[in-house]
Amino acid sequence: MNILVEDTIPYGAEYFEGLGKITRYSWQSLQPADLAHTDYLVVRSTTRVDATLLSQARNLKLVTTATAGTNHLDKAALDAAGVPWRSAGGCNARAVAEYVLSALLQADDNGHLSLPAATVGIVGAGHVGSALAALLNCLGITCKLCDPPLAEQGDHRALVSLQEVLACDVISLHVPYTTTGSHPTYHLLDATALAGLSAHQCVINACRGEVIDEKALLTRLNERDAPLFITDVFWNEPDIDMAVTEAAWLATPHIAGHSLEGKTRGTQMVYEHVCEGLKVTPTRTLGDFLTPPAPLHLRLSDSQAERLTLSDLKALFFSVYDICEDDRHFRQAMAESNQFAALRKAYRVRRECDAYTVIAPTSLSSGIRNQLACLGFEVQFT
Ligand SMILES: NC(=O)c1ccc[n+]([C@@H]2O[C@H](COP(=O)([O-])OP(=O)(O)OC[C@H]3O[C@@H](n4cnc5c(N)ncnc54)[C@H](O)[C@@H]3O)[C@@H](O)[C@H]2O)c1
Ligand SMILES: O=C(O)[C@H](O)[C@H](O)COP(=O)(O)O
Repeated sequence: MNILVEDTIPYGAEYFEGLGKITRYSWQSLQPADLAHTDYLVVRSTTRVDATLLSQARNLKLVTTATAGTNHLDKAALDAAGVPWRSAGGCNARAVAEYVLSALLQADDNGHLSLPAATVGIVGAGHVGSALAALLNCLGITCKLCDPPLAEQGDHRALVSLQEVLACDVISLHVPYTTTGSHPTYHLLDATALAGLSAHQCVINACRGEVIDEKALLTRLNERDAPLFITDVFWNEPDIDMAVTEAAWLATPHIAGHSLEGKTRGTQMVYEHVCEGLKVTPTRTLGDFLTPPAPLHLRLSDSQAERLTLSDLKALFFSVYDICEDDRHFRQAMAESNQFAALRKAYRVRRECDAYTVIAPTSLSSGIRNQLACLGFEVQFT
């Protein structure tokens, strides 16, 4: 079996070893001829799989992507070639949720909003939207979820309209990029929607750049009463318009989902897809590759309080993930070299809350203990 695995896939060689002849390819180099004898193709979102790439594939049994998004897969071309495809939905949901929480905590810290009083509107209540709502619920932050496709399928949650979400203090976008179907997301936030927002609101885009009309966004962000804008994604990546970064309060190079756990879960899922195709029982797990990071020592202003104070929460959470570090590095690196794709490939190691053990004083209240557990931390006492 010939298995072609993109070199951006962490532990790709280790996971697939023994399943066949494994070839790692650079996302920039894949050519139609490379697929002539390939049985399984394993990609991430930087490899576009279209009719041209598939034109010489004779034996291809599956294309699987270690990402949640699938807009880099031309489904019509895959269907026409009779090649099934799969994706790793949910692998990085927690990473994106932590990215958004870090953004919100920073917005509060910098006086842009009062997080405890804010209502967060979440567009797209799938893996990421649900993980974000769960994280915010741990902190008692009010959320509203909008997801017309799920509403039509009878989702049991109280889903609201896009109009209702657009009236929230924060609007966080977590939809796939689609241009067809009953609820296409291309330019979901268009000039009209953007015009309706005020300077007291904050828009976060950690899904796909194409979901916002970027031209209209740039005009709106340069107006006096513009909403605060935080973005991880851009139209036309990797050739992005740096004017968007300049107009955004925080900007990062499409790394919201790039925690070590998020990316490795993606590898785990594509490995399982290939095993299923080969009718082989998967034997490898995340624990074979990931070791726990050094524990965090919890310093609290009041360990007996029933809930973490906002400043204690910020200190703890920023030691796990501080979006401002990524924003600073992105702006500096783009000014020096303008290498968006290379910057993403070389992204630092970032861990999720549930990788960490928190060392806490024995006097810790049960309320804070529960809150830490809800955030995903393992708690140990000194
Ligand atoms: N920045 C990153 O690193 C990063 C990481 C993960 C995912 N993403 C992006 O976020 C998207 C969502 O990820 P996910 O794992 O939650 O996917 P998902 O498929 O689990 O959830 C997406 C949800 O959006 C809903 N939706 C579709 N069209 C909609 C519309 N017009 N209005 C409101 N809701 C709509 C769907 O019904 C679904 O429930 C991905 O497709 C990907 O493009 C980005
Ligand atoms: O769709 C996803 O899962 C994310 O956007 C993911 O972070 C994309 O990562 P990439 O494959 O571009 O490294």
